[in-house]
Amino acid sequence: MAATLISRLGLRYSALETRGTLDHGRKAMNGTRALATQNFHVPVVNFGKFWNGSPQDRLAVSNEVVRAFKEVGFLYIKNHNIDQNIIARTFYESDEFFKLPQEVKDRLAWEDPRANRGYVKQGRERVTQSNDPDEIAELRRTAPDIKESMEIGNDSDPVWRNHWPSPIEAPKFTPTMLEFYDICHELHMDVLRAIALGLGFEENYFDPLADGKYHTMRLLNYPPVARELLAAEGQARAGAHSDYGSLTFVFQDEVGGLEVQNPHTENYIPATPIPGTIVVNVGDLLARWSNDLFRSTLHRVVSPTGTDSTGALTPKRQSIAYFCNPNADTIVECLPGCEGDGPKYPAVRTEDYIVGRLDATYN
Ligand SMILES: O=C(O)CCC(=O)C(=O)O
Ligand SMILES: [Fe+2]
Repeated sequence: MAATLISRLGLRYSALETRGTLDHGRKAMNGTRALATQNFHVPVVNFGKFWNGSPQDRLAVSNEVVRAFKEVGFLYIKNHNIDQNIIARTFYESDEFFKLPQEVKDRLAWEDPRANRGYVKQGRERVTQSNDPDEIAELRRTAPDIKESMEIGNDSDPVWRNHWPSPIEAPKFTPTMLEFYDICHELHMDVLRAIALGLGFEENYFDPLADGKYHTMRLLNYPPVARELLAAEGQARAGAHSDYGSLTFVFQDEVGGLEVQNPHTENYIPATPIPGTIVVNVGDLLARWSNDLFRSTLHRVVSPTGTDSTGALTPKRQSIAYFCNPNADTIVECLPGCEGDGPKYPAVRTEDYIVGRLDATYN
């Protein structure tokens, strides 16, 4: 199964780039650009040799990671070292949570961008590239994201508390999520180490800048929805957006629907679920840190196109998006060696940047 999917991903994706919307017209291309266009795909990076390979092997993996982030902004990580049973258990507990009565979930509601914790009911968030409050409000009204989510932050934060359901309502939810939160934090440290090596830094360059668990784990539930509704202009399970932080880990079930924009054509290609892998993408803050050497690529969640794509309703879809960040206090400014023609962005403190983006999205 996995092998079939991987070999399918090895196909030239240009043939699959059929889902771009009208406003995403194909642009003229030539030479290297045509090459970049035709070969644009989300690569699978085998992280196995990063864990226990020779220094040369580790550098080779690191170079692959850096190359993928420069060219695509997305990769699938294979041999990520996270136990599949733990992932399955976390998905199970997430599903159980979303099955709780609406009034129980509403009691845990997300309230404040500085906290960024709690339950976000359908229609509350509309992810978009816009930062115009009126435009976002209008999008939320006319084409809301068709999803609900639960945001979980560092449980040891001295100020902000997570919004946990009671152990009677959801007996295993809290310990399961806490375990997964920490596991993903460790993976983030390791991918940052690969980035450091791939950029020619000392391996632990980012460690003191990102060891504070300033991350948000988002459980996502996309309910079944009429395909006709999803086909409407501008409507999606999650609208086109980039993420805000350093890296995002996307764990997805088998349903599919996540799509990644090819920046050369502005068309979208599917990030088809590959069993045993995690989708990893660069967020705006890491792109900014690298002075846009890395891409923070637009993506969205649309109607799945797999085998079960004929019914009037799409199947429900579950995913977990783990949004990683540098430490709240880390000042993000052009990394050494990434200057090019000069830094494009002023320095920014991580928490100020993230809270500013969340504030524009929700309020
Ligand atoms: O559900 C997914 O596959 C991706 C979700 C996503 O991109 C997000 O929440 O930022
Ligand atoms: Fe995203």
